[in-house]
Amino acid sequence: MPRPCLLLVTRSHEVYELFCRQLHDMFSDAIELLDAAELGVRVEADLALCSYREALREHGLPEERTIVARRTVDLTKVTNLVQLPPGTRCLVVNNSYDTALETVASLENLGLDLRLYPYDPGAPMSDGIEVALVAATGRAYVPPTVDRVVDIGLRPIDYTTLLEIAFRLDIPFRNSQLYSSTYIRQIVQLSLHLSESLRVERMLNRQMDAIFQTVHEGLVALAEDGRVVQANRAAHRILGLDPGTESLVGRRLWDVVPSFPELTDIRSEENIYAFHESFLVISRTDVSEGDIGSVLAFQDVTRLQKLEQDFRRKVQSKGLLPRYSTQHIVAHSPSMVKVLEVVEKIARTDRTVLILGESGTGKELIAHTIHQLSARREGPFLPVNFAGLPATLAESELFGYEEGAFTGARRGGKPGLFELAHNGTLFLDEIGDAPFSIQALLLRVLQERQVMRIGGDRMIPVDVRIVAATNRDLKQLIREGKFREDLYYRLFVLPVYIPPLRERREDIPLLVEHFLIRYGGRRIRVADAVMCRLQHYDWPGNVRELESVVQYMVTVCEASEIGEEDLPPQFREHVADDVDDEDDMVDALRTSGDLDQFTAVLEALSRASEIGMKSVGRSFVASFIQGYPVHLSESQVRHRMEVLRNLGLIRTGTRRQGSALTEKGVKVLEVLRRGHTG
Ligand SMILES: Nc1ncnc2c1ncn2[C@@H]1O[C@H](COP(=O)(O)OP(=O)(O)OP(=O)(O)O)[C@@H](O)[C@H]1O
Repeated sequence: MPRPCLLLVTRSHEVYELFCRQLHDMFSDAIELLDAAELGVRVEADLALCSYREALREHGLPEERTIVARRTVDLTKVTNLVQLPPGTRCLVVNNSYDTALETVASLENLGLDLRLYPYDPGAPMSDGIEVALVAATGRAYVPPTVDRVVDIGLRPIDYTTLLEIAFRLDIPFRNSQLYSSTYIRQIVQLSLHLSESLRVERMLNRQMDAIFQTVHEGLVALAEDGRVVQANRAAHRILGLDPGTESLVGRRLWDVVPSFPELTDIRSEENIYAFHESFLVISRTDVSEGDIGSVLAFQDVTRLQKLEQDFRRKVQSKGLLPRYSTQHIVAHSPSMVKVLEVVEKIARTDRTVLILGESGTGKELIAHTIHQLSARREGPFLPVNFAGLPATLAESELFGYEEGAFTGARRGGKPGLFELAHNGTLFLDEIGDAPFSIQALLLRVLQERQVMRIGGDRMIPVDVRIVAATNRDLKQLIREGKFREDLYYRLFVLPVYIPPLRERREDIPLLVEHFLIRYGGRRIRVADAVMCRLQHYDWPGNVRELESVVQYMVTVCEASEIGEEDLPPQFREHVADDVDDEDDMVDALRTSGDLDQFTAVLEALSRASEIGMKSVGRSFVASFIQGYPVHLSESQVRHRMEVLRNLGLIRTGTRRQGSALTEKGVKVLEVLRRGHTG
């Protein structure tokens, strides 16, 4: 019995081969298959099967004996498609636009969440398309602007077409079972694959959720309309909401928390915003992922501050930062014991303190002790030293600035010391040297307890205790118009006066001991003769000078006991025990020149050592003298200094580092001062 003939009209050999395979699987050899590409369309056949609709018209095929194959998608390739993110814009590429349209229809039948655009080489291209879906054979038609190509395979004949062929050619449907089981196997595999991806996705989701929920930062994902898509537990906690009963999800953030800063005010870099009684550091990231328009991340400033403080404490306990506490203060003399008693009382209040005392007497140490003994001890202690600090720098240090406030302003701006010292203590050292313009700003903060960053437009409330210190005579500075009287009265609330070391010599042996342990360990001791010299020295640089003297001696001493040879240079010149010696010196000076001029030079050197300068050059002396009623040129200064050097009242370093007063010089200066006052 002759077999029925089926003419296959396809556009490519690959499709022809696919059809042959499918028809063979279904009908075995019950049908004779003829290739139109080889034999032409006029060949004798019982039925024609076209892979595309236009074939009817192109080849003038008789409709009653032609079937246009309905085609489906290659299930083995569907897994490639489910991996595309939902909503992906895909170009469905074919060399025929109609076929591309049909492919779109059959892909849409699968119910995938993709946005599909039919395309043939002549068609215009829509923007923003990242993926092309195409059979491996059609790659050449993909426009070059699309980077990613996904193989969707060739489209096989669908089951209903196969049934129609069987019906039209009147042949038994022998392998239908086999065929459908292959089909079912493909489906099962696909669903297995899908459920595996689903399992992985669920696990990833759970992991992401765990991370999202455990971070300490509040995270809120917002839709374009301000509705909350996701919010973690931290966000609820920070905003004071119960995530169980007051969940933000699905509601407009500002409906639930009206006081939350407006979205338009929140920038991408972190910024501080007032929120209820506290402050939040908030940043915003714009995304367009699904229905999320932006993500807000925020933290409570107090938490950040606590972290910072814990860190500081840790660093301090490792000895990386100087750490003061009461036990480090040596106070044996009645005057220092009294100071500490006052300090303890003062620390319990929260009021402004002004510490007065010469340079190096321990003002910063006392300021820190006040902080440590106060209720603010858990908060920061931040020092700022006004000596030599230019006004502009002082202003940006104290008040901070907003991004772009001036050229060179750091990105994201910078908080000032007042903000950083929130809940703690700000130590204003050498307040007498604060530039006049800064004094006005300080006064305002003290009155209003708020600061505004440079270039900023809002006031930031700060809770800071001020401890100020100076070695200058503020009253005198007020008379000279260099210090604001109103600021003086704001600061002069609780004054603490620290006497100079020469007025509390009882503390010297204990301080020496204290610094010996700090710099030399316990093993080294000081010869009695040395201790005697130290106790009789005048300490123009106070405790700081004593500290460096001990450091010096510990460094140069090679024995187990520090001897006189280990004393630093200021002790070297042998001072005659004779008390009249100083008067002789004054006489010697009187015969060598003008006593006022010598006094001015000695004063300059004394002042230099008071402010911690170990030695100074002629130009310093010359400029210092300008404030005196004497006039000396630099060469005259050199002359006077030579005389003083020859008399052993000043000494000059070996490599011309400058000059400093000797012990003898200090004494002679005292005599000269007495002579002048009385
Ligand atoms: N009573 C003391 N006991 C122990 N150490 C002290 C004492 N007084 C001062 N010191 C130490 O002496 C050094 C100088 O002290 P500090 O810096 O507090 O002085 P200051 O008066 O603030 O100086 P300046 O006016 O120059 O800023 C520090 O190392 C400090 O620890």
